[in-house]
Amino acid sequence: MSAQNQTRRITANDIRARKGGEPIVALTSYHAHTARIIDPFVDFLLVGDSLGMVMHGLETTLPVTLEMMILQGRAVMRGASHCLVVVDLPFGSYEESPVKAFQTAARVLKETGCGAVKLEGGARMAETVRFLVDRGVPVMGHVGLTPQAVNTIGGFKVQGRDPGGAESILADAKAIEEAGAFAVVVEAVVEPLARQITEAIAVPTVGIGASPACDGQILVLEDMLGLSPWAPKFVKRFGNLAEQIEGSVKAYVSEVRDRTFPADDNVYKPKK
Ligand SMILES: Nc1nc(=O)c2c([nH]1)NC[C@@H]1CN(c3ccc(C(=O)N[C@@H](CCC(=O)O)C(=O)O)cc3)CN21
Ligand SMILES: CC(C)C(=O)C(=O)O
Ligand SMILES: [Mg+2]
Repeated sequence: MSAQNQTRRITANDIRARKGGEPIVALTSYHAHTARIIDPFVDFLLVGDSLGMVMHGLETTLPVTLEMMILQGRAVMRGASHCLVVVDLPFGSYEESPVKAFQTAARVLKETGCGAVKLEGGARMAETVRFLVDRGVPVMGHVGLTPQAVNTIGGFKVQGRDPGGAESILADAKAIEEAGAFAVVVEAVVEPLARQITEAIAVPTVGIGASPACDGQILVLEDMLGLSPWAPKFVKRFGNLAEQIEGSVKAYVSEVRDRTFPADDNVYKPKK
């Protein structure tokens, strides 16, 4: 990190300045070694609360704790030296008041060393976003499908299909931008709404299932690698890691069973 020849890490302000330019590219990351592999190629890494579903097999993100987020945030920071690292504030750790949100965000910044936090919600969270930004916490917003509200939404459903819904999501994005967010994740909304939001706000929109009209894109790493057993409809699988893992495991099992592994190269020999 301190080596002179290393370029400085991307900041929240750098991301903000990318509005309307070359698309911002982001992936989720929960893990040091995969963070190290993807860090040189993307602009930011999100330690998403989706880790509850991806790493722990939970059905929603609601049970995810602040301790889980901090532990994986620290792991990702050890692997990443180039990207901005953004950590999701988990359900129940910030909604009740701006003060509570600041206490949570301060722990995340202190204990992980990450450069920004993300929280879900629009107009109702604007006061909190302002409170955090005024106190030195860069905040990424998240509107549209907000998975922490799965129980009030009634499922992981596309948002903004009806005009009333679209209008309120647009108002949410504007409120978060005006409150000082440096970027806004727009999740699972119809293309015209994603375009409208992107044109209406002065900070970048980062889409997930929200069309190419956004200023950038993010996906869950394990989904795009083809490791997740299921993925939302908007995911494109750029790899098939599940098949590769299965192939490697079958080869290992077969070599252990026929005693071709461990071979000479894999065995300690006594000193001559
Ligand atoms: N692995 C993973 N990938 C994600 O993208 C992701 C998570 N987990 N967990 C948190 C949220 C939840 N997300 C989701 C989850 C499911 C759908 C989904 O299955 N949607 C249906 C449409 C359902 C409907 O409209 O009724 C789809 O077919 O895409 C969408 C987003 C996105 N996030
Ligand atoms: C899908 C992204 C935007 C997220 O919030 C997460 O991974 O938790
Ligand atoms: Mg999340």
